[in-house]
Amino acid sequence: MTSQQLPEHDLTGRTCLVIGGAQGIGAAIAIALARAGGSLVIAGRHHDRLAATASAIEASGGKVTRAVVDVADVDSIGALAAGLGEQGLSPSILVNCAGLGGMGSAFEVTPEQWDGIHDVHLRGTFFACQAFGRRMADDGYGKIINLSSTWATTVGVGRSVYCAAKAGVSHLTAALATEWAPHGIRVNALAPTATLTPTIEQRLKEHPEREAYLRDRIPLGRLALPEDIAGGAVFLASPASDFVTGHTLDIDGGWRFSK
Ligand SMILES: NC(=O)C1=CN([C@@H]2O[C@H](COP(=O)(O)OP(=O)(O)OC[C@H]3O[C@@H](n4cnc5c(N)ncnc54)[C@H](O)[C@@H]3O)[C@@H](O)[C@H]2O)C=CC1
Ligand SMILES: O=C(O)C(=O)C[C@H](O)C(=O)CO
Repeated sequence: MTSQQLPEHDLTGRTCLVIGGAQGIGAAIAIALARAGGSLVIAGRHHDRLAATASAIEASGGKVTRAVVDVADVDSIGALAAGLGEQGLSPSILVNCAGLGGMGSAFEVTPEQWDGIHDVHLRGTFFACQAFGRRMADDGYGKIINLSSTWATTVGVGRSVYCAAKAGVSHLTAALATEWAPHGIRVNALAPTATLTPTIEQRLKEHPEREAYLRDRIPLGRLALPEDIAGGAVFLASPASDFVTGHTLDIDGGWRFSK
C-alpha cells in the first residue's frame, strides 16, 4: 500500500502489531497505521472477530495478518511472539489496545473482578511489552503504545478498579520508557476520554443518563470517535515522535482541565 501520510508519518517497511484490533479503538488504530504504510498484524482472542478490520485494511490495499492471543494469559502472549517470529514477522510497533470495562460500587468489587480488569489492562500490557520489547531491543528500535485513559488522572464514581489499572498503565509506560531508552525503544501511551466504541455504546444504552454526564465534562462538547484516537497512534508510531518517550498523550477534548 502506498503511504497516504506526510513523510514524517510514513510507516512503510514497519510491521505494526495491534492487540485488541477486532473493534473499537484498536480497529481504528490498525486501519490508520495501515493507511500510513505499515504492514499490520492484528491480534485478539477470536480469529473470526478480526475479519472486519482485516477486510477494511485489505480493501484499501493494505497488508494484514490475523493472530490469536489472550493477554490475560502470559503463555498465550509468548506463543504469539513465537508464532510471529516463525512467520518472519518482527513488529517494531506494538499497540496494546485490549480492554474490558467494569463499573460498580467499590464496596461490591470481588477479587475475581479486580483480577479480571488488572490481568488484561496492566498485567497483559506489561507482559506484551516484555515479549515484544525483547525483540525490539535485539533490533535496537521499537515503538510501544499503551492504552491508558482519562481515568488514569481523573476519577469517576464506580470506576475505582479501572482507574487504578489505567494509572498503572501510564506509570508503567514511563518506567519502561526510561529503562528501555538505551535500546532505542520508545514507550508512550494514549489517554482517550469516553470514546464511542461498541463497548461504550452498549454501556450508554444500559445507562442513558451517563452520556450527558460524560459529555458535560468535555469542553469540545462531544464524546470521542475511535478515529479521533487513531491520529495520536499514528503520531506515536511514526518518525514524527522519535524524541518522545514516557509520555501519556491525552486525547480528551479538554476533559482534564474542565471542572
Ligand atoms: N472506549 C473508551 O471510552 C475508552 C477506551 N480506552 C481503552 O482503549 C482500549 C480499547 O477500548 P475499546 O475500543 O473501547 O474496547 P472494545 O471493548 O471495543 O475493544 C477491546 C478489544 O480488546 C479485546 N480483548 C478483551 N480482552 C482481551 C484479552 N484478554 N486478550 C486479547 N484481547 C482482548 C476485545 O475482544 C476487543 O476486541 C481499552 O484498553 C480501553 O480501556 C481508554 C479510554 C476510553
Ligand atoms: O462510563 C464511563 O466512565 C466511560 O464510558 C468512560 C470510558 O469508558 C473511559 O474513559 C474508559 O477509559
